Amino acid sequence: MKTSTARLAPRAMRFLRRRTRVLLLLAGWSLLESAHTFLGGYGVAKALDDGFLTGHTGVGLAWLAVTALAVVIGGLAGRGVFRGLADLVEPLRDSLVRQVVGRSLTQAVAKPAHAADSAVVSRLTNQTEIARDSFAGLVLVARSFLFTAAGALLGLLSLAPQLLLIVVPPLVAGLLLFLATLRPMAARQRAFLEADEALSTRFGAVAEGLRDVVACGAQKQTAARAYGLIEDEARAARHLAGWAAVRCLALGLAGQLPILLLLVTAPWLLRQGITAGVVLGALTYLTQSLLPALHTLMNALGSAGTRLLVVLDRLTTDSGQEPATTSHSAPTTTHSTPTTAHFAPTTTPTTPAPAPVAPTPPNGPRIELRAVTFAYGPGAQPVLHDLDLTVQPGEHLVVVGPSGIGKSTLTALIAGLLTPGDGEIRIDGRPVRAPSGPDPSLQRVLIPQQAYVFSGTLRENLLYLCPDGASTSSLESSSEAVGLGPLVHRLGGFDARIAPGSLSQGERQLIALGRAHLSPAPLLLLDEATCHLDPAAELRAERAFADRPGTLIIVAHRITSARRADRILLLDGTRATCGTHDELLARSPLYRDLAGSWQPQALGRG
Ligand SMILES: Nc1ncnc2c1ncn2[C@@H]1O[C@H](COP(=O)(O)OP(=O)(O)OP(=O)(O)O)[C@@H](O)[C@H]1O
Repeated sequence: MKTSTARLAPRAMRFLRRRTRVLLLLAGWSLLESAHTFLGGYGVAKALDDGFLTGHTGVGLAWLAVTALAVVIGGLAGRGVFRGLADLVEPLRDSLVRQVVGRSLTQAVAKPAHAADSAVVSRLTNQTEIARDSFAGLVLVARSFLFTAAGALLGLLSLAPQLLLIVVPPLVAGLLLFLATLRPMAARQRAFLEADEALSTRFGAVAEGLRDVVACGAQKQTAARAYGLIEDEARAARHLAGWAAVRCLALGLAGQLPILLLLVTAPWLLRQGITAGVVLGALTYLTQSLLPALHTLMNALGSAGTRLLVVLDRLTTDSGQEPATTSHSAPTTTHSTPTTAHFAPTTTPTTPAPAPVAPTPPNGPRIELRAVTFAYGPGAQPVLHDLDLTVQPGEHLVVVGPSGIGKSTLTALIAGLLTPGDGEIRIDGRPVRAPSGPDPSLQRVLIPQQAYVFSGTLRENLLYLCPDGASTSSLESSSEAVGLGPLVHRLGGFDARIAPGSLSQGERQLIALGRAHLSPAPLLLLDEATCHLDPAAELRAERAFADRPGTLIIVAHRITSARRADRILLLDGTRATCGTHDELLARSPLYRDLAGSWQPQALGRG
């Protein structure tokens, strides 16, 4: 906070110095506006002393009319204030927009791989608007406080100088206390924003990877880490609340103690020859002008001021370099239990493991489905009905069927994302969702059609499912095998940071395929995971998976996938048929239909 304040202060001074004329105009209007503050207490005192208390009701009413007129003039002056404010605030917004656009263009030219920084949109819209609004609010409030305080103190002085003795000491003490809270409060506010950002980053990553989290049985670890971040945010909020309480104390000291003192010392003041009208006038200054102005100032400086500082810090920090406030979200966390590391995109080990841990699963598990029935709701038609299926260890099974027949449902059941209504699914003899079974993340990986890639380095993305990490040579060979090499090169190597929004669907699928290929899980489920690749790229990726030891279940996107499989499972409503490509062609009219409609896309036999 210290650094950003120190960095921003000279820029702010330069900005204001270049606008002296606007500032003077603003001060002029404010002075006129503050006349009503002065007349507010003075008019009331005069109305009482020279009018109502001496029986001159007309004089009293005339003074009140003067006070009311001052309010109207103050209102008109307010129009001038707002015009001056626009001349001050709009150039700030323009200058921020220019800076953000200039920097992101420079960055786009210098580092094409990082060109699509989606945060730029937020900086150009939301954040510049927050900066503009907060700045406008601060100028309004600070100006209003200064001129109100000046008007009220001048009024008190002209009513009776002794009044200043009662009002000024607590006012100054309260303001000093308030100023002393600003820096720690800003630091707490920043800590709170950071904790909040860390939590939303985490939730974003979890939401994107929810399917894998459940498939890997990592709910507990994921929840535990989220609870940790929630606790951090709650702690930051408690600290912030502590400082807010100190700020209340400052407000009480500066704004409310003078009122109390005035009331307590009223008998003494009256004995000094001060009239009741003057006491009432002083009370009017304190309750109608000073206290509200203080209240607004403290609230605005405490919230809008900190917000402005934080947003300006982000807007004026190079977008290529993470602002200090978000550095915590970099993937630097380490874990004592390696088995949990791969569940979180932000925590995958970034340094290569000393020894290559190439995916060398055994032959793969045996999958058995016995009389499996599944429906999406109690009254819904079952998607799968009484399905029996055995997939042998190391077998390469392709699932085909018309759209909406239940292929994804089947993979989700095998992955343990869904539970059958009837029947059971066993992997190597164990129920899929056995609570005390081996770590599911080490057993199976499901790659869905919508591949997810998170903000981080390519290495972190690829190692997401490798609890023990992997060497660079393993990364290279898996990337080469699935056809990811050119993309790795284009992005600038495994340690290049990637912005998911800048990748095409096919590129994301390639990264997800590389991640699955590197994983040590002996069972892979690819649910149309190559649908955004062209036939040649799909062929290459499928060959890589066919060469990888383990059991492989692929929901086919093209007929070529089916032709390459050991065996094909054809889902047809509530029936299911298994066989080789030629057997199904001979036996199943539906398969012939499917093969016919797929044929134009096929490249021929893999
Ligand atoms: N979450 C869900 N809630 C209710 N019904 C669902 C849900 N998910 C899928 N379905 C329905 O279940 C049936 C099977 O869907 P599924 O996605 O498994 O089919 P699919 O063969 O994979 O389809 P596609 O080839 O189009 O991806 C469809 O009728 C689908 O509308």
